[in-house]
Amino acid sequence: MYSTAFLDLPPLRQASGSVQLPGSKSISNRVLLLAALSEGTTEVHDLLASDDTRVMLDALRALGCGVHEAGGGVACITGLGGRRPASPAKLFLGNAGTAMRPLTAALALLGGEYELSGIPRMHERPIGDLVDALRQLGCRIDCLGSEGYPPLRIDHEGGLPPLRLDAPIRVRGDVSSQFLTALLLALPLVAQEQDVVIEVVGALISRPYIHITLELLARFGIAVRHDDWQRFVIPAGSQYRSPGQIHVEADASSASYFIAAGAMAAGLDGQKPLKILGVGLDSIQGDIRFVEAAQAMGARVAGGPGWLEVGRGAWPLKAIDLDCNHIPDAAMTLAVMALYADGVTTLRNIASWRVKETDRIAAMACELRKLGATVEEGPDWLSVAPLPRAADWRAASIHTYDDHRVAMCFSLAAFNPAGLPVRIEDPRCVGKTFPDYFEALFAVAQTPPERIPVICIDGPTASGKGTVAAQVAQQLGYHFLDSGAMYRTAALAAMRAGIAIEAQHEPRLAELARHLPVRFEGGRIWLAGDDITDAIRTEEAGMNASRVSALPAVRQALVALQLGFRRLPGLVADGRDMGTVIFPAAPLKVFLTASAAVRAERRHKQLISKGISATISDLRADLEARDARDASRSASPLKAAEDALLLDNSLLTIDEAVAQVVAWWQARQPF
Ligand SMILES: Nc1ncnc2c1ncn2[C@@H]1O[C@H](COP(=O)(O)OP(=O)(O)O)[C@@H](O)[C@H]1O
Ligand SMILES: Nc1ccn([C@@H]2O[C@H](COP(=O)(O)OP(=O)(O)O)[C@@H](O)[C@H]2O)c(=O)n1
Repeated sequence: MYSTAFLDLPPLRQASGSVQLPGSKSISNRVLLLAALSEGTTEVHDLLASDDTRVMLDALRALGCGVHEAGGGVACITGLGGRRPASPAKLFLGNAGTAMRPLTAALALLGGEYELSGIPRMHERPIGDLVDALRQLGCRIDCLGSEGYPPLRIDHEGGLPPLRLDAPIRVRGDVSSQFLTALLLALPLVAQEQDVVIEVVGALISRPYIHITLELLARFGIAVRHDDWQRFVIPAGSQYRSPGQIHVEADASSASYFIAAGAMAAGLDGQKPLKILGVGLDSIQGDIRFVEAAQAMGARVAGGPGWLEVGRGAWPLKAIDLDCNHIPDAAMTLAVMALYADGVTTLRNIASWRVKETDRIAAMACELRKLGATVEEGPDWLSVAPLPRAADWRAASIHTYDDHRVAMCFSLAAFNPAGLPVRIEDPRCVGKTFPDYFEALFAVAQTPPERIPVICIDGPTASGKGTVAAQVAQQLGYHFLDSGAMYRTAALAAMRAGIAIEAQHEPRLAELARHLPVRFEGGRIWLAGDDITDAIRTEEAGMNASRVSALPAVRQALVALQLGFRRLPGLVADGRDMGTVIFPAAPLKVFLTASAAVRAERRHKQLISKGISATISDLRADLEARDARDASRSASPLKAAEDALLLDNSLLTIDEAVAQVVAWWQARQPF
């Protein structure tokens, strides 16, 4: 997951390969609650690991359920099975509507004393209709802030009050179907002696989500009947029965971004279409019908159980005018696809967007306009005019409103024909449903290497290149290439193979370097099966690296390995010749220096802190010798590229040096 302040997506051109989607949030949290209400242990597979499931798991733990996270997306939940939950309890539910609503209903029907709260946005999301329905039954629930909004307090300290179950429970269905879902999930708790009937007031929106709820209730032994989605009957004698094991389907809404990417950029130039795994045409989720909308816009889609394949069909995409009531979440993706269409696209019946993580109609309109689009909005509709010519597009910094779907659907603007990057602010918000969304996108999206930004930081030894480069990479979410580590590794491999580092052995050393079995993984460096991270950091290894790096054939042998680090979304490369030889067209080159005295002192501190003894005068002599060799060698000598910016950081702190490089980078961005 990217936890950077923003993530710049370079312009993307194609999509291919396959992507495995994470489990559905709606299904994950429903399954967790049902397992928590059942007797016995339920093994939940393919559970989504996200902010919303995290708060649900924490809440279940606090309520006294057994929660064992076995790793690999498996959680074992031992349910209450008729026991009273731990009380009193305070539950923090973040911004997870799928936890707040059903837990409110279940706890109101179980007795005890609870406070349920969330982040500030959760306290702006209405829950009054559910609270009213529960109050009708006789439950005592207070809104602690504004009436009709969380935080809530359930006050059944003295036990559950007598419930009025004879009359049908009436709940509005036209604001959010989550209220009805909450009641359907919880009311079997009290459907013992008699049937419990729920009547929906007003037209039911997001019916597909109710379909998921009913399917999952059936998996847990509760057979709800309904008359045309307006009247639901939970039969007397209902009892939650754990299915033992249950698999969570991948999120069909998450599939929409890849279906869109496929429709826009897959199957081109004879390439195969984009394959999407984890959800297929047999899905129980309503958002799978996004496939039909994408097809209407021109996508070529094939699929089967648990898989889809998508490629570009019509291009430009075809504009549509669609009632989106059946695909409320995935429909946001259509709003961005509309930028690539042949006319104005109108999305209707999307009033529920206004009460989601943010006011999504307003948010989408505002951010689409930043890209250059002409957008109109109404209380429950949005219409988007396309950007047919490259010149119509603008580079934009997309505000994401702590809304995962805004972040994910705007990533699709990176396929723009103008070759403009797109900045996604607060990319971490995708953690709600798809923590590794951007990683998944980068694994299937392609772009010519020259479009992937590289920041080069070259300079003499101990100037702080590695330290600064690694931190710049971290701030921008970019990959990091420590090219010196490659020379150090090549030198170590030579020593281990018994090859002296001398010009006469140049062909053998180059051969060794060309096939170096080196892996960079999670901050560690492996040579074949050996962790050499520390072994290559000694001063001796540095000297040997300097010697082996003077051999032109060795340098040549390591070029391909270094170029391979230029991957989406970008790279920060540190070394001696990053800007002069390896990435000569890099958009930012920095030559980082510090005086020899300062560098010797820094290296001394660094070695002492690692428990390696050294004297400053020896170190200074060594580094000056290394500087001299690096600067005077014929192959790629150490020198600043002509277009490099010079940064002498003798008097700067690390943070100041990093801030300067990031500021230079930002100044060159179009946002
Ligand atoms: N601006 C700075 N001020 C103080 N110390 C620094 C600064 N930059 C780097 N250092 C320290 O100097 C040491 C050498 O830095 P390093 O990144 O290993 O250099 P290089 O990669 O150029 O050889 C590290 O211990 C680092 O923490
Ligand atoms: N791009 C690069 C990186 C390192 N090198 C060589 O590899 C040696 C070790 O690199 P490094 O960056 O790990 O070394 P330090 O700067 O940490 O001493 C340097 O002394 C250089 O001679 C190079 O020639 N070209």
